[in-house]
Amino acid sequence: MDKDVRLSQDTSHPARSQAQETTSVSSQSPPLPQGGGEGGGGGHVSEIDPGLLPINWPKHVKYLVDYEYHPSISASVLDLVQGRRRKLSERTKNHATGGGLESKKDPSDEKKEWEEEEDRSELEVEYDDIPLGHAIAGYLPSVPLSSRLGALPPVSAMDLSSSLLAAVNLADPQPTIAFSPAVSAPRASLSSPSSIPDPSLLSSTTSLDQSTSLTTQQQRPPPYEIRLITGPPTHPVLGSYGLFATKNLRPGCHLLDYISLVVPDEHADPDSDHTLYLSNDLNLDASAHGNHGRFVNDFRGIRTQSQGPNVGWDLYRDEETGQVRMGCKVLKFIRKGEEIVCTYGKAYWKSRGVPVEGEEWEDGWDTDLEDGKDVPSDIND
Ligand SMILES: C[S@@+](CC[C@H](N)C(=O)[O-])C[C@H]1O[C@@H](n2cnc3c(N)ncnc32)[C@H](O)[C@@H]1O
Repeated sequence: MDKDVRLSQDTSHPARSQAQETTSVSSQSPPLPQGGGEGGGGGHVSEIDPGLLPINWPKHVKYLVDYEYHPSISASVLDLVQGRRRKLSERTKNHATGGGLESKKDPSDEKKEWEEEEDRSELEVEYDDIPLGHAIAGYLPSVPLSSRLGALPPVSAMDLSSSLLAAVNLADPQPTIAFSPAVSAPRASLSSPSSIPDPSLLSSTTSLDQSTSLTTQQQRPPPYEIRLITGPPTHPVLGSYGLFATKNLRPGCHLLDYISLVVPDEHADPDSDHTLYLSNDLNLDASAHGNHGRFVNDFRGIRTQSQGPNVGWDLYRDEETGQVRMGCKVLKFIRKGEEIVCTYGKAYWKSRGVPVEGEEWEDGWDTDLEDGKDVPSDIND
């Protein structure tokens, strides 16, 4: 499990305990602007006609689903991986022909050295040679735009990982995968802070899943939803948002991927509140472009130190596509209604002057992942 998740912005962290009272996110928001996209400009959403946005589509829902289902997202990740492969093969060629400075070292030795020196996983190293600039990391079903706007395609036609299916399978033996229609924003809003959901639009009592069903009646919601946290008063992020289980979840399930921009350190926004460490000098920043993953709070003040987080972030490779993604894995039995929380890491809190007890990663935190662990009696899948 990746223990070195770091997020970056100042925050207060009253160390308090236990909180689950919440209010679901609103669908009450002004209609989205129709039209007005740049179109064809090479941006991440330029090929999608903003005029196709459903009327009354809540602004925050647009924001959330937009990047999850944008066709360029997985391509970008693939580009990263391919970029690295290309560079490695160039090195190999140089080595073979005896040309260039790089040829003094065998590329596979070099790769090994990086891993040993920095104790980094092979998957982290995979990102080393991506071209600088922004790319998007994430995962999305690769279905044609037309089918996303019309009838739902059969599950088999969607590029969904089996682990996600497993998560959905928990509560439903014959699941229809949650599927949101493709929507888009004018390109300008993708690169401006205005694409961040306006908290004032996220304040009433309708859940995100209900609002997405405005246009996709057949869809099953994913096993989690974003909720506004209104209590109990001890909750450390009252008035802000969190991710909550809408079904009982078992340890070992892959819940979702962290979808965001991949940002090199030198381009990282120091004020971003939604940055996750990816590898070496790369960060996943979901402050402007992200999915549900950006709403996962730190467990401190919500669960005890010995309970720890109930999910963890870790890189994994999708065997089908070869993509490397940041996945969220369930560590504990999570009951329907429970908040889904991870650890941001001690460094995160230290940098904010918040004392944090215990180890970076406590021994008991992932023991529910062990084979043969009894299912708690109140979990009836
Ligand atoms: C990735 S966001 C989490 C989602 C956030 N609550 C929201 O509504 O956007 C990270 C920010 O949430 C807040 N946060 C998350 N967990 C917290 C905790 N246990 N105690 C205090 N603040 C927390 C901090 O402000 C942190 O910088």
